[in-house]
Amino acid sequence: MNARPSLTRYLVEQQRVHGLIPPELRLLIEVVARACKRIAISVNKGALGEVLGSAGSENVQGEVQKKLDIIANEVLIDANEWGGHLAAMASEEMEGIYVVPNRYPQGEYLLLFDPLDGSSNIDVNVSIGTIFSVLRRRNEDPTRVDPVCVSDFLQPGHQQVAAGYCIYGPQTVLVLTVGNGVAMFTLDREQGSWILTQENVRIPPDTKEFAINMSNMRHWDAPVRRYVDECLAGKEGPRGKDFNMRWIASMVADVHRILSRGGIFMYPWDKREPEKPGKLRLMYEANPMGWLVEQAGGAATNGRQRILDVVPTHLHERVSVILGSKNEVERVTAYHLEADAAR
Ligand SMILES: O=P(O)(O)OC[C@H]1O[C@](O)(COP(=O)(O)O)[C@@H](O)[C@@H]1O
Ligand SMILES: [Mg+2]
Ligand SMILES: [Mg+2]
Repeated sequence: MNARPSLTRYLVEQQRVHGLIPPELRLLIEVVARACKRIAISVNKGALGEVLGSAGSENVQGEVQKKLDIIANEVLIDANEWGGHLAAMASEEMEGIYVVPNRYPQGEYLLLFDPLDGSSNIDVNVSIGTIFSVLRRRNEDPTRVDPVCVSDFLQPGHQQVAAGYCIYGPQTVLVLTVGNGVAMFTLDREQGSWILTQENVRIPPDTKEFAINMSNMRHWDAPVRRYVDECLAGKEGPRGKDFNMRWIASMVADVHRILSRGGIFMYPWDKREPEKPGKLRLMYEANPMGWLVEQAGGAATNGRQRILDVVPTHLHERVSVILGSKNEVERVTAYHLEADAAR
């Protein structure tokens, strides 16, 4: 018998012992975890399952969809639509929201996901993932009967009730928060279950490792350049220490490294498309990752403001992202605020 608790037991404890989650939310998380297991099976099959390559279509963001983007999206919808816990879902891969059809029981939760994060890494066998976030439909008026709509989703990240990701890497690991720290569960393929392998995940406040796509350097704003220049100057520079750099191009994998050993991750606003606040999506990527990082003792800002306090105005809103080891994130944020003050 495995002495470590399973995801189910962990969730039951969060529900019964800590009173942190209602039973409906526990069951909803279990369904998402089951869907991730199915996605992991497709990912692992690779060329054998004919799941690699482009699907020949584009999503609402104008990005070419990979077959696995579509498969993962369908798996998440199929698994969740009849569970009875959800009112609607929203996905990076769908233009509008997916309201649970009324032939199925309705619930009060809203599920948001990036079904397949790191799509450019699918065909080269590098770690990819699924990111998810759960909100509750605000319903102050118990007599309200109007159908769920996009505005129900437009809540700031601090109102999330659960968030996590699953990384499909050398190990398949589900990382979760329900507001009581961060826990990691490794998929035991022989048993078919998620086993708790790390609890109370903590990100060290200082780091010597930064992650940013350096090819965009010429497009960055001055505060980001200043921070990275100082890192690159190493021992001889103002930071007085050498830094290391990593960029996997799967946010899931970069964040997983930061939760495992610290670091800072940046996908900042840049001059290529100045009207866009950033590349990453607020509600499918930045909010769930931001909450996980904060729950592990780190910080997450858009350079000026805590990400979890950004109030979305539309479903596919983008945001500049700086997250990870607290002291480094605070430094980059301070550089932005100093530059603003000097303007
Ligand atoms: O290729 P770039 O510009 O470095 O962007 C990499 C970033 O884009 C993303 O892949 C976006 O995610 P999707 O694959 O879900 O579109 C992030 O995971 C990653 O951090
Ligand atoms: Mg993504
Ligand atoms: Mg994606």
